[in-house]
Amino acid sequence: MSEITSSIPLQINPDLQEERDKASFNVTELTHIIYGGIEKTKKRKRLEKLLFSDPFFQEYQNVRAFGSRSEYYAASVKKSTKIFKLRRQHKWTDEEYETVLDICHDDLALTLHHTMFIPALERLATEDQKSKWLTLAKQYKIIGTYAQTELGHGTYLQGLETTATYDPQTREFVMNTPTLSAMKWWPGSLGKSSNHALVLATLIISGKKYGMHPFLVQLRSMDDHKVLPGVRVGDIGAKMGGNSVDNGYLILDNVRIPRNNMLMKNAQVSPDGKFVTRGPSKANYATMMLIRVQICTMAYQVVSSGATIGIRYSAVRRQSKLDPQDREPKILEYQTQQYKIFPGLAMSYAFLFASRSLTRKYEEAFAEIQRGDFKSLPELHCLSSGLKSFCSEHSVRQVEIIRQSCGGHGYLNAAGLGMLVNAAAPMITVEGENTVMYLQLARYILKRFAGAMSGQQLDGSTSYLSMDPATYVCPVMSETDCRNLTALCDIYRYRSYMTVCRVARQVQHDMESDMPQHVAINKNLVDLVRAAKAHSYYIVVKDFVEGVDALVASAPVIKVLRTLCCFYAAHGIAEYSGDFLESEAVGLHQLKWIKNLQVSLLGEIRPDAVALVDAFDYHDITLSSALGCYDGNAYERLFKSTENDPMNKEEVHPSYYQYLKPFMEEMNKSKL
Ligand SMILES: CCCCCCCCCC/C=C\CCCCCCCC(=O)SCCNC(=O)CCNC(=O)[C@H](O)C(C)(C)COP(=O)(O)OP(=O)(O)OC[C@H]1O[C@@H](n2cnc3c(N)ncnc32)[C@H](O)[C@@H]1OP(=O)(O)O
Ligand SMILES: Cc1cc2nc3c(=O)[nH]c(=O)nc-3n(C[C@H](O)[C@H](O)[C@H](O)COP(=O)(O)OP(=O)(O)OC[C@H]3O[C@@H](n4cnc5c(N)ncnc54)[C@H](O)[C@@H]3O)c2cc1C
Repeated sequence: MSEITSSIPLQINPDLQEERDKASFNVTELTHIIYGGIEKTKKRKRLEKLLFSDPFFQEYQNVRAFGSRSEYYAASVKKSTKIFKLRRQHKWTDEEYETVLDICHDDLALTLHHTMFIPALERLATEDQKSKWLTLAKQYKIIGTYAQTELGHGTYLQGLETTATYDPQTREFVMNTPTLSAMKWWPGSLGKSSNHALVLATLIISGKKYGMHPFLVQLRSMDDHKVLPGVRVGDIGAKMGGNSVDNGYLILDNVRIPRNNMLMKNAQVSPDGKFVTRGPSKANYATMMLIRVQICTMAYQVVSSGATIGIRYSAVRRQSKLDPQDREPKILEYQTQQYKIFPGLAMSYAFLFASRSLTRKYEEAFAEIQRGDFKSLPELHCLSSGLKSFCSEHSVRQVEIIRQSCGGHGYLNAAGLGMLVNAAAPMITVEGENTVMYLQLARYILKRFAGAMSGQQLDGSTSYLSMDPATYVCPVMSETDCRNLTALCDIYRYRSYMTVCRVARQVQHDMESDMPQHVAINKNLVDLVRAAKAHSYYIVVKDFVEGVDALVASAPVIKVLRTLCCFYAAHGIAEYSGDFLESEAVGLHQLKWIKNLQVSLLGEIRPDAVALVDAFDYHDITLSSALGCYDGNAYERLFKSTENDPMNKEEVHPSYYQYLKPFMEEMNKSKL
């Protein structure tokens, strides 16, 4: 009788325990740093316990893995409503609620209600409008979404075709979708969940267009959720990932809404049809900026959960031989495996510090904006556009590398990595497609560079553009200098300066050769994106270095973070060595030293790798991975996961009777 069972051992896999025993630092201390202090860690743990003591959350994993699209959506609606009810029951603060959403991560069907609808009302509505709709939205008496993108246009907001025409007779706006390409297409939670939508439409008064403005439109009856007259709405179909969310389409046919349903914080239409604006023309773009900032934090969560799965699995998976006399090693021993996974580990900490710094800047600027001071808006728009693109691009790419590093098992849904990659992939597209957002940053950098050239003193993230490049000497003079974080940061800064300088001069040269500006820009788009990427890389390295320098922590924690920071910076230089050489930020000698350092740091990180991912402290249900579970019993959990597979429900699958049996009978009867 076989002894193979699918029960999960109670003890931690000894291979993983061995890793934990040899950590050089206190994991709990680092966890507190990551979550912002001991109280916050405790609170998060309490919330996790409360949520996950409900068996629904375990069952939900099965529906997610094996349910149909419709079942998954339904379970996710249930999950959303459960969380909403718990919020009310326990009177969670906004911060506690955000923590719960982090714990439950990406796949709430009603996600847009809290990620965009409520923040948009907060940013775009007047106080009066807030007291009505924000209150209703926060109490879930209305469920809404943010409907901006259309079938024909997502990026180019000036191209949006949905119209809101003011009718002064009735004091209403008439909402219309004039063409096929004008239909709203993509908004999350629109297809089936929302009864209201914040529709971004071109305002028209007396035949004149006044740009894009937000209008609150009721879509479904509050009694029976039936679609209201003049509204056509539905789901846009299955996607690569995120299938619990009903991204939808919306067609409006002469739908009339009261004048007061235009959110009028930034611009007003008076009853007699007069248009007045307040603040800069891009004030209505405020919600997008918030989400761009949040995407940087999501990118941290994505890459850190990927690294957790990859490293824990690599510490329990044994394969092949290193020492012919010894047993098969953990795959984590292979330098190539470390080379695949440790960049994701270092990136996690880099993005933690970068997203923290960006969030702080956003909060400061938002407070200023609330007071009517918009001076930090351009800098923040460009910083958030660049970092949103950089963090999403790098995290998604890195998690896919980690998935590959887990061999065959990484390809199973039960590994959690494929789902993570597919769920995270849209970060590259949403809230501004990455290339387009990099170009927003590039445009800003070019202007600032031109300012510096004409003697302006720059401040903020681009202040280094006023440096004198003639004074640059590569600060790495010896192999030991390579470990100097400030020196590494200077190298990034100079690479960025030179990349910006080169493209700025090229654009200027092209324009001076009588090329129209738009032709000159398009001819240099690739280099403009390169410049934006170089600048973003510099900012991330700088935030990491400054973040570690400012930490108040024990010596072992600081030491391990400095090692990671050094590896992150050295790895980037080695990976993009062509750019660093071309810009003469490093010479061949320095590059060789930095590459040596990059590889030797793999060995230094190795003993702490498991502890460094343990510090992220992800709950097993949040990670949703048989390979990355805290106890390291990956094989048992993989086998256990097959129990829930509907394919294994019957010993003989119905398709046998329907197709295979008759086919076999036919084959057996055949004379050929
Ligand atoms: C264990 C844990 C596991 C965790 C797993 C987590 C998994 C997470 C997965 C998450 C996946 C997905 C996330 C889900 C959330 C989805 C929400 C998505 C919602 C949306 O996508 S909403 C739609 C967003 N749409 C956009 O972003 C459109 C992008 N386009 C634009 O923003 C603009 O069109 C533009 C490209 C910026 C151009 O604007 P415009 O045409 O108006 O340009 P102009 O040339 O007239 O003006 C440019 C001028 O304006 C300045 N400017 C532009 N934008 C702003 C701004 N926001 N603020 C301030 N200033 C702005 C610009 O700088 C120019 O200034 P200048 O003239 O140069 O001085
Ligand atoms: C999962 C998901 C959820 C979403 N949720 C919402 C939502 O809730 N609400 C909402 O309103 N929208 C939502 N969207 C839409 C999303 O915001 C848009 O898809 C996004 O802004 C990109 O726009 P696009 O699709 O028009 O891309 P396009 O602009 O068509 O991009 C296609 C290509 O064209 C290039 N390109 C376009 N313009 C330029 C340019 N000026 N310069 C150089 N290259 C250019 C891009 O780089 C890209 O390579 C969602 C999308 C997804 C995938």
